[in-house]
Amino acid sequence: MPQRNALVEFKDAYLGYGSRVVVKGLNLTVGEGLTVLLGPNGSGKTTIMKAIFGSARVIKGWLRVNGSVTYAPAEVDGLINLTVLETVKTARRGYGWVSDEDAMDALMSVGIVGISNMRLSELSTGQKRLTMIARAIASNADLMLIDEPTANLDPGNRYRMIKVIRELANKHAVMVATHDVDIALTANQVVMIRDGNVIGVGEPGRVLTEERLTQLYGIVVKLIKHNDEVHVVFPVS
Ligand SMILES: Nc1ncnc2c1ncn2[C@@H]1O[C@H](COP(=O)(O)OP(=O)(O)OP(=O)(O)O)[C@@H](O)[C@H]1O
Repeated sequence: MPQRNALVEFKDAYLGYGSRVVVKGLNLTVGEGLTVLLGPNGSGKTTIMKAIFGSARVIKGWLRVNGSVTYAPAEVDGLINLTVLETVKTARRGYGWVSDEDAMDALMSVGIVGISNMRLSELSTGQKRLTMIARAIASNADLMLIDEPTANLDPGNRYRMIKVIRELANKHAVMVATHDVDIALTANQVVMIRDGNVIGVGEPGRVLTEERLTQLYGIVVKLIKHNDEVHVVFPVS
């Protein structure tokens, strides 16, 4: 039975490329708030997002997408000669394009107004990532798919990015693929995926256990509580 307000529903979906199955038997409903895909390299996180915006195949089962979708990729390639402002303005906003004002607001929300006239080719990896997230914000889409938002960010920008994502998720549906367990701890829904199979889905307090994280990454993972906040540690010895 389809859920009300569901933006995305996968039902027993097998996802992949050509005839190659990458994600197997996925059952997932994405609504408002923050959904985090957590899993090792190559586990199928990006493939789930690509299926939603139509660049990976639903080989079996079904997928329903209800609303506008934007995608902030982990890597930028084709846009490299544009300035930051021009890049943000390549986003669609509803049936139109993004205005200068919307673009500047989006740049402000991720703290990069100061580099709006620089070309992407002149930016650091972290600055490029912030630009692509500003582009997603400017689109004001119903569902924002964001791939690895905190990779390559310094601790200050990483902290600000987690706050930006949390704030976005108060107004939109946001799906994030990440290796950053701290983002998963702030999610409304976490999907733990290993080798294309979901091994846990639900609220972080319920699914993010030391046992499951250890199973997910194949190393010992500990959760510690400090001032009522849970933190993840990967003990070296
Ligand atoms: N265009 C493609 N054609 C064929 N196989 C692909 C394609 N893109 C990705 N794959 C394969 O799908 C599998 C899952 O890749 P995916 O990018 O979804 O993983 P991920 O969980 O996002 O990984 P990471 O954390 O490293 O970004 C990998 O084995 C990869 O080789």
